[in-house]
Amino acid sequence: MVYVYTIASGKGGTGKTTVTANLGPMLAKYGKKTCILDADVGMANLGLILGLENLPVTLHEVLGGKASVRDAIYDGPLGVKVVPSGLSLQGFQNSDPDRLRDVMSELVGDFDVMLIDAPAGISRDGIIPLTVADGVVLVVNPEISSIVDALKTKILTETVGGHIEGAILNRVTTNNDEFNRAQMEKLLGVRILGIIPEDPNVRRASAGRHPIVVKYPSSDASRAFRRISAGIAGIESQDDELDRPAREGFVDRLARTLFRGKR
Ligand SMILES: Nc1ncnc2c1ncn2[C@@H]1O[C@H](COP(=O)(O)OP(=O)(O)OP(=O)(O)O)[C@@H](O)[C@H]1O
Repeated sequence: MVYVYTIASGKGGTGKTTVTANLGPMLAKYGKKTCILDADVGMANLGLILGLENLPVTLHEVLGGKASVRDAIYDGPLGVKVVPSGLSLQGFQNSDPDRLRDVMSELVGDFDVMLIDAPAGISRDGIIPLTVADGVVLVVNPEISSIVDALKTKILTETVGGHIEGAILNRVTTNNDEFNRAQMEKLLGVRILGIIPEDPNVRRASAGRHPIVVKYPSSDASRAFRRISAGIAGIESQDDELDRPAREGFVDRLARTLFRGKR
């Protein structure tokens, strides 16, 4: 039985594509039949960072009713299957986001896990991926705007009948020592599935059209991606936790401001 995760955030640029492009290959390596799908049809770059370019058929043609999704599935790293979106504005304009439901029902029998890279924001093409998922994973950066947007996305997901699986904290630096897992769980009201450090190798790997777990497997971010993937795959991780020390401060103050009188 397939389990569909939608990787979402609210705010743009938090690392949804990076998370999708790294968890997907690792889940495949850990024995799960995995497909990753770029539903960010307006600003697609999943294919780009996986080295899949100039493709004859993409999700654009599928959502435009011109092709079957089976013709838009490509081989990615470590055995993951990839359904990229195209880069053209025309293709985006011709895409009907409602067709995503049909795409999903066509693929459910073929995979154990599907990861959908969702667009930022609350447009129609952003909301549908929240409704087709079994679980939505929020990708959050340790900064106020990202946390607030993640909370909005959580509320939106629940409003449309979706389920929040948890959150991944991305781009955590040693300067974020005012933040820790327990405080973030309390603030967001969701389980933290993992913490990924700020790591310059992420960008370096993407520039070379590879996920970091393939290009720099011993980097800190790769260890974090393996831990999270192992958790999802239900296997024991060989990688250490990259958590940060607990300290009272900014997150508690923010929680008080956001939930004044409600907690
Ligand atoms: N852990 C990290 N360390 C360093 N850089 C990172 C990390 N995660 C993501 N980045 C960089 O941040 C930028 C945005 O990441 P990404 O494209 O994955 O975000 P996104 O949420 O998918 O963006 P969009 O909303 O535009 O689709 C990229 O340049 C990526 O290389």
